[in-house]
Amino acid sequence: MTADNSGRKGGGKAGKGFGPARPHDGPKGAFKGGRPPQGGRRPPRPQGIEARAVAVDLVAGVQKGRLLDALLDTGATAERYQRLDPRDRGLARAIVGYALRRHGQIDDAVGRFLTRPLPDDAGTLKAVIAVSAAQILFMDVADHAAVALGVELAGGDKAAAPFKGVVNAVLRRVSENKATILAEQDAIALNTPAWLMERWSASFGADVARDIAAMNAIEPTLDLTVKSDPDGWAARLGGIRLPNGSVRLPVTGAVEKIDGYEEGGWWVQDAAATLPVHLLGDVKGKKVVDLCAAPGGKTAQLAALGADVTALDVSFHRLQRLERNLYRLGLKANLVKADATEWLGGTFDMVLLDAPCTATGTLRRHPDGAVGKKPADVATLAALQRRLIDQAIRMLRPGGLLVFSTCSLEQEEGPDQIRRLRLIEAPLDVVPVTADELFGMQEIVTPDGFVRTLPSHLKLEDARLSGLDGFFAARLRRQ
Ligand SMILES: C[S@@+](CC[C@H](N)C(=O)[O-])C[C@H]1O[C@@H](n2cnc3c(N)ncnc32)[C@H](O)[C@@H]1O
Repeated sequence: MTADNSGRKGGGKAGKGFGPARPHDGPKGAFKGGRPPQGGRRPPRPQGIEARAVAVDLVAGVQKGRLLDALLDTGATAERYQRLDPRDRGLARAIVGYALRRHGQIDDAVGRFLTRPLPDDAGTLKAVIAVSAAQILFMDVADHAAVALGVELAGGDKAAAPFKGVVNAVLRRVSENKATILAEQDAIALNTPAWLMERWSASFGADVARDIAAMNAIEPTLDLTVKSDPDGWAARLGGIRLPNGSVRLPVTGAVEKIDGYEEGGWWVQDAAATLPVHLLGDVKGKKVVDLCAAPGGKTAQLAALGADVTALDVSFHRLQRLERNLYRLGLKANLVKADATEWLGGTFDMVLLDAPCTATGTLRRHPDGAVGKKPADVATLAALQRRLIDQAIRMLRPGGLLVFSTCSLEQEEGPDQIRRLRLIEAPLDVVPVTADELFGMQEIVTPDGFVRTLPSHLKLEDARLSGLDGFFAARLRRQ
């Protein structure tokens, strides 16, 4: 059975449970249609509504093409998010995580009960439904509360309010049928955009592609890069030491609360993201430019290893974040705000180009990417990477090293870039990477001597602690 979603009062001809929200349908005060009671005072907002309202704004922002990190960084929603108490902030984060990570399953579940697609011009309607369905399908939240709060949120948005009946009807149907729906769904196929699945199958084979997609469905744990003594930090924080020296913690959420944050003993960085700096070898006393540096994970590595680092980024706002991060860590770098496709600020022993990319290797950490990315982004970013590499070559002294890396799984943003350098006879030679210098991690070194990590790599006994972000890295020497 499907719900009429024309926005007509009462949801049209739908059957039982498809009518408009009724006062007795949810928590006290949830279904008053936003009308103040006699005496002019509004009823108290239902418990937990603010966390859901923030989650709706975040998901709606992502649906409009914004990046989740950017939405959480500045602006009205970020401020609202910060004002939540820590428990509600955790709840909002978890809801958004499920709504984005499982967006395909949610769309499929909801679509089963709609007579036609939801309109695009109904304000936050789609986000309200996604956020509510995420709770019903995947979270330990009472279904009736998720439905009631969803209807309340739709009612609070003028453009979505005419669809309150649809929200109520669809969410109830999803709740009633959730066991069947989940049993029938191919979660991997639904949550991974088909164009990405096709690309990954072509590059890595169908089984590996499914494995990558399966890893993307799981919220990853936290990796820390420590300034020193990884074993000591692993013991102190209850984590495990990974082969590269990262400390992996079985937690997610607010990092400021973790021991050692204030003293600046560590920073958050996926283990795979540390590898490009390792490829530079001994950087102590070397003049190194980190060309796309913010928020500074790799700059911090270079500075901690004693390099004379210039950290450059085109974004002033992101560079400010890098500055704050270095300050907390007690590390130093020369900061430059500039466009690296144009900047020429000297000659360096080493250039690290951790280029902007589609970031399809980090969907498990940034599930908004699976919602917002388009095939055309690959070509656009690959073109920018080409210009950045060409400029990076001009900054290198003869014999100097360039490490080019991206957190993309796409060929155009990895090996194809190096192939092009050979074709144009760029004055660079590949210096192949060996597993020995990468802590014996053979599975991440390609036959061509590049680094290729996948979310499905680093399988550990404890499945929750497994996985790596997908990175490509190549090392080249200036002739
Ligand atoms: C993948 S992130 C870098 C992550 C960083 N290397 C780290 O380890 O924390 C890419 C960065 O490139 C910057 N960027 C994009 N285009 C740029 C350009 N033309 N010149 C310099 N930086 C640029 C972005 O602002 C962003 O901070």
